[in-house]
Amino acid sequence: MQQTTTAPPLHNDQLPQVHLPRNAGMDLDMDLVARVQANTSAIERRAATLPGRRTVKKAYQAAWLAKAVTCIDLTTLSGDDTPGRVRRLCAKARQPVRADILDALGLPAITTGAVCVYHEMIETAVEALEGTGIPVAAVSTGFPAGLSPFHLRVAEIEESVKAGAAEIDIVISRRHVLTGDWQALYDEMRTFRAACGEAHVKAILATGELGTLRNVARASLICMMAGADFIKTSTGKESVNATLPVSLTMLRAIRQYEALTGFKVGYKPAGGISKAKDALVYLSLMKEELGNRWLQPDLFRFGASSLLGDIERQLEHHVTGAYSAGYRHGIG
Ligand SMILES: O=C[C@H](O)COP(=O)(O)O
Repeated sequence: MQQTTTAPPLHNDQLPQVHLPRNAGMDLDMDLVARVQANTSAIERRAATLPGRRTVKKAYQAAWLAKAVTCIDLTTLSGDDTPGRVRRLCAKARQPVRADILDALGLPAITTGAVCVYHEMIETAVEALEGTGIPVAAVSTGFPAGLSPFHLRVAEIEESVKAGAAEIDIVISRRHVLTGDWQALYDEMRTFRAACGEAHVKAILATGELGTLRNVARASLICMMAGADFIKTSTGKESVNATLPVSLTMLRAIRQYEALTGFKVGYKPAGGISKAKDALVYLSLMKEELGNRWLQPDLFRFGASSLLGDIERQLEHHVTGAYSAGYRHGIG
């Protein structure tokens, strides 16, 4: 893989743009599904060496970290979410990094890619983000298990779109994958896609519950065929969430789908991504596997509730040369 010694500059025109043509989807091609392979050992070997092959050089890390911030779906998905917490989260989304730190680093003002909440918090988030262009994403379809009655899962999508969500993160029925019922998975995703209307749809595969990388590859392909605009690893609630082997598998499915159809489908690793250095590894992976186009927030997002805090601390460190007292003591 080609080594890069310069990081792309962060321009204002690289800030969130979510109004791409939607993935139109295609008919379910069972021959294609049958041909899906996942060479587990090769994928795992490559994933194991990725952190060591980061293309990011120290001098450019701040720009890459700011880039990562623009790709975060800043998330709160807790049973004790309140309008107050969501408003505070939206304030962070509007100004995720202190202006003086960005100034010192010569970086432009940035926002996060989106804010991601449960249905009940959509209206609060839409109001708090008014005029910013930051979209509200809602998790849906009986998130996280996706086991509520099908008509209610479809109705939930419609309600969330009506409430103002511009992006809908649906969860697939894992049992369709585990029983090899690819037609059922395709039909489910097709119905969810239709219910989203103009809203973008991210298909959460819950890869930690799919058993094998081949299942991950097949489920990725089928969700894209059925019109998913993004494929997303996890809800953040499974016992295993985003991993590098799963990411490689999904990214190669995205590459294959683009080669087949010309449609660029986005990728969202989610769950347990909380360190700045992990964000850099993911950005490197996107650049290496899919190219610079997939470093933009309309094609790449981190689903993360605590990643921003660590990136802020790292950026502060780049400017001041020191971590805050809270960070040094593990409480920042
Ligand atoms: O989709 C986003 C995930 O639920 C966030 O997971 P996290 O809280 O582990 O960052």
